[in-house]
Amino acid sequence: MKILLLVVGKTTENYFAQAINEYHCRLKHYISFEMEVIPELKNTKNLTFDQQKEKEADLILKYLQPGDYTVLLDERGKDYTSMQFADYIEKKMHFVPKKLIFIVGGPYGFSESIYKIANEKISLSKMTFSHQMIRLIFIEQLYRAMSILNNEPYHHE
Ligand SMILES: C[S@@+](CC[C@H](N)C(=O)[O-])C[C@H]1O[C@@H](n2cnc3c(N)ncnc32)[C@H](O)[C@@H]1O
Repeated sequence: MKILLLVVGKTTENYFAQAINEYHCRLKHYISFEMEVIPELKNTKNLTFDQQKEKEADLILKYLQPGDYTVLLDERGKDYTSMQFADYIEKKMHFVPKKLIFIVGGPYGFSESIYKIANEKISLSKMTFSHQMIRLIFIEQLYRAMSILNNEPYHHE
């Protein structure tokens, strides 16, 4: 199984990009993982938030193939402890044949059309993070999950 993190807009802050890169490199040791960046929308001044979300949805849908298992990162999704998330990833490894895709929404979240097609929603906290910051939090949790599954001394419980 491959894991893809789909995000809207390039990581603009260098300190996030560096940390994301660090965990990305560490993850390669354990699993096939990629982060794909959907280019940010241009000329959005005259668009409502809903119109922007719909346009982002059209771009997101282009990355999805039949058979992919899609999980939205969403503050209103199901929450897990790090141990439970490790267990979740292990189960998905047995159950998802090709690609497990986690999707981060744009600055205004997801459109209804994306909620409709997603298989599930996961929350990384009840609080809301920026669409730039959540990618780092997710990738660190994925690395933590892989270290738990491989009995590495990274997570202490
Ligand atoms: C700034 S938030 C969007 C906030 C809000 N839902 C809205 O509609 O304006 C941008 C994206 O970051 C991700 N995100 C932010 N906080 C999160 C959390 N606690 N758990 C999971 N994903 C989160 C989600 O993918 C969200 O769509």
